[in-house]
Amino acid sequence: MITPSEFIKGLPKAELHLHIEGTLEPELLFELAERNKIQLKYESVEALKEVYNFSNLQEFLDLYYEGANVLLTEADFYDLTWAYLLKCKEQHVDHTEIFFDPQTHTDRGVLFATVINGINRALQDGQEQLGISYRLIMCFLRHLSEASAFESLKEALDYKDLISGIGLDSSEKGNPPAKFERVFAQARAEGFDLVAHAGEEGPAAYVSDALNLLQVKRVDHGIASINDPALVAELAKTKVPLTVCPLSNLALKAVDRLEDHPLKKLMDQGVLVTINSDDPAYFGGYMNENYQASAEALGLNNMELCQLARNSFEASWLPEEEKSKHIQAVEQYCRENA
Ligand SMILES: Nc1ncnc2[nH]cnc12
Ligand SMILES: [Zn+2]
Repeated sequence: MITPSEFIKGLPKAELHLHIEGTLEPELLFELAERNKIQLKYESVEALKEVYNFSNLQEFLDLYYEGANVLLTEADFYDLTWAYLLKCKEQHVDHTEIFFDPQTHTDRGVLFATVINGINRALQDGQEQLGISYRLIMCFLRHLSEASAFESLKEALDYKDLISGIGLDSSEKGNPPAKFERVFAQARAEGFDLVAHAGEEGPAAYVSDALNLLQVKRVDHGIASINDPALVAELAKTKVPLTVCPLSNLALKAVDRLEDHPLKKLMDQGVLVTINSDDPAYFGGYMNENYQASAEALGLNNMELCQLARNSFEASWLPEEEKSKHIQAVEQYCRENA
């Protein structure tokens, strides 16, 4: 019999909700600060780690944007992405769909091209050398204006071959989906697939608005849906996936205890939920730690973990044929080990 953690480690998985800037480990943050001659407020890696203690989303975001200041060159974005891909390899994440936030960087004078070329080169190397397939999703920062999002979209048009989708992240409360209805409509007209963070700290109504006004194909987080039975029924019927991030929700106090997390309730009501890591360098765990903590807190058995892994490929943007190959691999692994 293999242990639960060995079972999770070997389980083939896809990650669908991951901010590449949120994979910046304190050690790499210090290394890049030194390389770029940036003076940090913190004396040591340990001193920085001590402030990774958040009461809500905004407290985290303030540190996350501060951390991103060390990212300046194409090599920095490459190294950041490559370090994440090595983690994917170690954790049997065979496919990843990652977010990047260009406005965080272009607002500091870093070129859009620098950001995307560094990330993309690492993703290509990861596909060739590690066998990890990928999609890239560009997010608008919702605390910024609609005009700024339109500018970002304009820059993205030169890189349409590299960007699969458009998303929406950052401070949710007070920045409802409606603020971005027009820019999402343009992104849709340009042929991008659409996702949005909704119902992380905001209400279930933001999830409905993301579906109806933005016409997203997946909802990131979406946990507030549990408060609206009609919405849960609709999600179950339409199979619009929720990319759930349990350790993130715990770290940002969206739930008081992991035992209270609605993941299993949503799953039991037929919603296509997936487990993801969001900003693993800040929240204490990558994919396997998220699976493990959820299994322990919610009493998920191996068959339920297999369902979550199947869901992750089902909800991905891989072509149908690729999807079914991965799903078959999950099923074979589960037949042999569950
Ligand atoms: N959990 C999160 N919610 C909203 N925006 C984010 N940007 C990075 N992580 C985020
Ligand atoms: Zn997120």
